[in-house]
Amino acid sequence: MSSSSSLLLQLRGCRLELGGRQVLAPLDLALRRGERLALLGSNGAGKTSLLRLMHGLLPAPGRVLHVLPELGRPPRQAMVFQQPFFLHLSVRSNLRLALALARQPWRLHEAMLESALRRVGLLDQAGQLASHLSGGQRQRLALARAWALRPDLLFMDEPTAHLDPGARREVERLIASFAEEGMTWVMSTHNLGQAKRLASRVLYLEAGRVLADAPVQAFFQQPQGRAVDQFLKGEWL
Ligand SMILES: Nc1ncnc2c1ncn2[C@@H]1O[C@H](COP(=O)(O)OP(=O)(O)OP(=O)(O)O)[C@@H](O)[C@H]1O
Repeated sequence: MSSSSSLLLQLRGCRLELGGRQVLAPLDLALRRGERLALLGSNGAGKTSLLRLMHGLLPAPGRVLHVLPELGRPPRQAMVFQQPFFLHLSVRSNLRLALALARQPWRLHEAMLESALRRVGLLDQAGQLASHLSGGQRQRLALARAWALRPDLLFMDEPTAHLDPGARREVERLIASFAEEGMTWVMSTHNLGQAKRLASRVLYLEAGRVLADAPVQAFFQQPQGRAVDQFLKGEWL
């Protein structure tokens, strides 16, 4: 098997119950290196829960992170949340804190945060309060915070929700360029165009069940069953 198809993460019969009710029905999923997986589904379908479970933030017996043969270690992971949290500190201090929490050697912090800010086009804002950034800049800072740790596997929960078209395009460009660098990602989105533009594979959830899991072209061009077809036509009730 080539390194581009190395297995990174597997869910084997993973299910999730929260507050006494089933949020995710038992599911099997294999994620390979280089995949760009979009999670689609209506509100409450379970996309965020699945992302959190895949990232290891929710208990999931059956979740297996594979050692990458070429690296000799499991993939490094990071997650970008829909509404990223920053302290009332400068952009630079927020990043430095993230590096410290991730136990990065302090002598590398300055170089790491500078390259991360440059990577997302925020170097000029390094001294600004994070709370003074625009929505698009905050999302780019969240991506910088993740990218600084050089994750092999990045989880993103609706990273462009609430952004205007210009800011969305900038964030999309970054996400596309991360993939070109070899990063594997999983992203939830309500934006079908975004899934078409960025993803290589689409997984459709409804009420905690996977109803479709297909390469992006097949997902949008071939029938995927009545529920998915209705969702794609905007007729889902
Ligand atoms: N901590 C919790 N306790 C109980 N139920 C929860 C909890 N977190 C999520 N849920 C429920 O799990 C279901 C899936 O929620 P989830 O946020 O994963 O959906 P989603 O597809 O990401 O929705 P959206 O598109 O609105 O973000 C919902 O019915 C939600 O109410």
